[in-house]
Order: sequence, then structure tokens, then C-alpha cells
Amino acid sequence: MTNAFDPLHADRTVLLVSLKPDTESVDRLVAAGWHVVHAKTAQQVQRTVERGAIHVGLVQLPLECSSQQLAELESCISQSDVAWIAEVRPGQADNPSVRRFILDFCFDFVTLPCHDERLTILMGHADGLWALRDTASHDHDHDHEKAAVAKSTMIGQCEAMQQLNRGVDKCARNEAPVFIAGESGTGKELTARAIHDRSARAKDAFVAINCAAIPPSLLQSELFGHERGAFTGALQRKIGRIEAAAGGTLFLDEIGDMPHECQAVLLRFLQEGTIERLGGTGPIKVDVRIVSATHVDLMAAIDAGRFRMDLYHRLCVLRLDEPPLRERGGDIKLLAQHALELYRRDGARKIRGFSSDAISAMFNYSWPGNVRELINCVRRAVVMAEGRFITAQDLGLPGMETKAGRTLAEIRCDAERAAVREALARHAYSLSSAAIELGISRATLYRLLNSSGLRDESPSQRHPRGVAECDEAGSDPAAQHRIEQMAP
Ligand SMILES: Nc1ncnc2c1ncn2[C@@H]1O[C@H](COP(=O)(O)OP(=O)(O)OP(=O)(O)O)[C@@H](O)[C@H]1O
Repeated sequence: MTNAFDPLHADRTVLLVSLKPDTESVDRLVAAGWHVVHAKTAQQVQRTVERGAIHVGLVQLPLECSSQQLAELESCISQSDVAWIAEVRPGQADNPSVRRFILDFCFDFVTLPCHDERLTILMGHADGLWALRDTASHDHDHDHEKAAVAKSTMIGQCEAMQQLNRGVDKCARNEAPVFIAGESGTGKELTARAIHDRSARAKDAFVAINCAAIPPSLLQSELFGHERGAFTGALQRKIGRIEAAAGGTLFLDEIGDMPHECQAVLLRFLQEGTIERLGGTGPIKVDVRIVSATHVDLMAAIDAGRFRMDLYHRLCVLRLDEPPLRERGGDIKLLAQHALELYRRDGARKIRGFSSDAISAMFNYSWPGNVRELINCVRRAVVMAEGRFITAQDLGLPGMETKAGRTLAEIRCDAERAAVREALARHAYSLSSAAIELGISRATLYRLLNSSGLRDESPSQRHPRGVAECDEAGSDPAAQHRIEQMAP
């Protein structure tokens, strides 16, 4: 046993997070060859993890585990890339907050008393898996390939997405033009690609053009191409997008924004199956399948005279509707996990998932920008997150502060912290008087100060009078020999 952390021990070091270490478990780990390092605060955990490659941790939940203590333990362990094993008392896992803590932040858990080898086997298992994960994360080439495939995968299991998927299969077996309606960012282009990929045309080109992104004066030549000298600046022949998609699929995105004169030429192509390049001398037959989409209400555009009814009927032989993200239920979580897989590597830390407050914040948000907004939001959170789990705060969704997303434990913890802070200020930082006013013992107030971080937070002149180092592990000198104590 040493009193200083030794990185050479890192392979068999377990980081013990506990307010009062349970010496039996420590003895068992030491006997099995583990080096045990003890930490009580988030800062101590952070420092220890940064000083050596610690892979596994044991977090011991106190007998009467208050929500405040749970929140403190949560902030300790959520900041590190360590596989945590929770040690709980019988019946403790029946408490929903404890269950959530284990599910969100821990690799596994053991229930005391743990007389057999379960704990050490679990430690070895967690350590082994950590090493596997680490090796896997170096496998860049394969991952890049997988990421490219993943980007074109349509994720979704809700009823509306299953229906859409069946619709894609039907459209893929047919040659008729398909019109895809849906709000911006719902995945219309992805659906158009899926139709192409599942069709007999898959081996030929899929060409997409955004009709709203090209100036009206250029759209016609972009679609149909032009001959050399067709207009000033046409220095050479240009093949249009329709010809470029020959044998394959042409995806006309934002068709609702197509200028009127272009609509007429497109209609002719749909009727006759031929195009004429600008400045060209005759029609050219082109075999291309048309899929179009728009986020605008085409019926309203037709009523307003902005879109031709006859063109609409030509384009909309088959129709698919993309459901907005807010109506996809559990798919929100699936898509968030998919986005995390895509951008996991962008973060400084290895993110393991989403905390439960992040999940409920995502379910409570209306996602006006749909899947695109969700993907960007997760991507940003991966970069900004400081812990191993993306929290609601990392997501930064509008309106989150006032809506659900904070657990009851967090709300209680904040209320307790505020009450303690105010009582101390009223009593000139006299612990005894503040404890009397709050109706708690001095010892409980000590504990609250430690667990709420108020002791670390106060500038020196505000330090409560009489606050001493509350090193509960110190009450067992034998334990001090077996466990390395982190300096506060
Ligand atoms: N079901 C899905 N599974 C996985 N990714 C999806 C899904 N739907 C959309 N995406 C992703 O969301 C982003 C936006 O999708 P896409 O461009 O297809 O939407 P859109 O409806 O065509 O948008 P716009 O109306 O702005 O043109 C893309 O990155 C796409 O890969």
C-alpha cells in the first residue's frame, strides 16, 4: 500500500468514491491485488483520473442515501471515463433515484453483503471491457467506412416511420414519379436516396438539385444543359442534371420554389421523355426517374398561382409523407444515439450516452428543425460536454430552463444549497447558529457544506467559522493504511 498515487499501478487501480469507505470491500480488493485510491469530491476524482489511466471505479452509496448525496456522487463519477460499479445496500436499488443513478452512470452494481468473489470478478470484467473499448476506438479506417454508411441509414421504428419504409419499398419497385412532402429537415432527401438505392436503378446515378438554391435565370440551363454559344458566357457545351441522371434518379428538391418558365419546360420533359439543351438543335431522349420534394404547401402555391396544377399531377403520381420529428416518439432517442455514434469522436472525452435529464429534455422539445436540428444539437453537445454523459444543459435546448429536464433530486439539492447559504449569511457564518435555525445538527450541516460544494465555493473571508476538515475515513486508522486518501 502506498500513500501516493503511482501511475505504474494504473492497470490494477480502482478509484473508490465514498463518503465513508466500506473497509470490507477495500480489504477484498486489496487481497485480490487491486491498488485502491479514495476520492470524496468531484475535483478529487477529476485529478486522480487525469494523473493516471484509471479504468475502473467503485462508488459506495451511503446507507441513508439522500438525493443530495446522490447528486454529489453523480457529479463525481459523471466527469470521468471510468467503468463504475455501484455498491448498494439491500433494497436500495428499489429507490427510483438510485436505479436511475445506476442505469445512467454505472457499468454494473453489487448488493452488500458481498461475501464471495463477485466484486473482484466484476472489477476484472469492467477492466477487460474498458481495454476492449479502448482498442476498438483506435480502429479508425473501419469506423470511417461505417460512418459513411451510417449517414445514409434511415433510422426509425415508430409506426409512422415503419409506414414510410413500406412506402419506400413500394415506390422502389415502381417507375412512376414520387412526390415527398414534409417539413424541413425531416429526411426527404434521405428518403429519395433510399428509393433510388432500393430500386433497379441503384447502379446508376442519383442526382440531386435544390431548385431554391439556384438563381432562376440559371436553373433551366442547370437542368437541361446548353450548347456552346447558346448565350453570352456559354463557352462550351454543358450537360444538364437531367442528362447526368440518365438511367438513374433525379431528385428535385424544393420543387415548390421552381420559377414558372422552368415549370413549363419540366412539364414537357415529363410528358415526352425528351429534353432539349439550350441552343440545341433537337430533342434528346433521356430515361430518368423523377423524385421531387418540398416543404411548402403545394396546394396553397397552386391556389396562389405560383405552381402549375398540371405539373403537380405529373410529379405526384406516388406520394410519401415524412412525419415531423415531434411525432416520432421513442425515435427521438434512437436518432440522438445515432447522431452520437456519428460524431462521438469530435469530443475531447469519450461520451458514453445521454443522462436521463437530457433524454427528457429531448422528448419535451418540439424540434421545429426536425432531424437536422437534432443531429446538429447532439453534435454540438458532444463538443461542449464536460462529462461522460451528455446532459440537458449540454444540449442547450430553448426553453429548457423552464420546462422539465431537471430531476427532483437536482431541484431538492439546489433548494438545500440555497437554504444553507442564506442561513450562514444571516448568522455571520457561525455554524452552530445556522444549524439551529435550519433545525439540523452541526454534523449534518458539515456534511451539507461538503456535499453541496459550498465549502469550496466560498471565498476565504466567507468561510464558515469552525468548518474543519471532515475526513470521515480518518476515523478508521486501519482503513487509512489500506486506502490512499486524495488531498482535498
Ligand atoms: N430517419 C433518419 N435517420 C437518420 N438520419 C436522418 C433521418 N432523417 C433525416 N436524417 C438526417 O437529417 C438531415 C436532414 O435530412 P434531409 O436533408 O434528408 O432532410 P430534408 O427534409 O430533405 O430537408 P430540407 O427540407 O431542408 O431539404 C440529414 O443529415 C439526414 O441524414
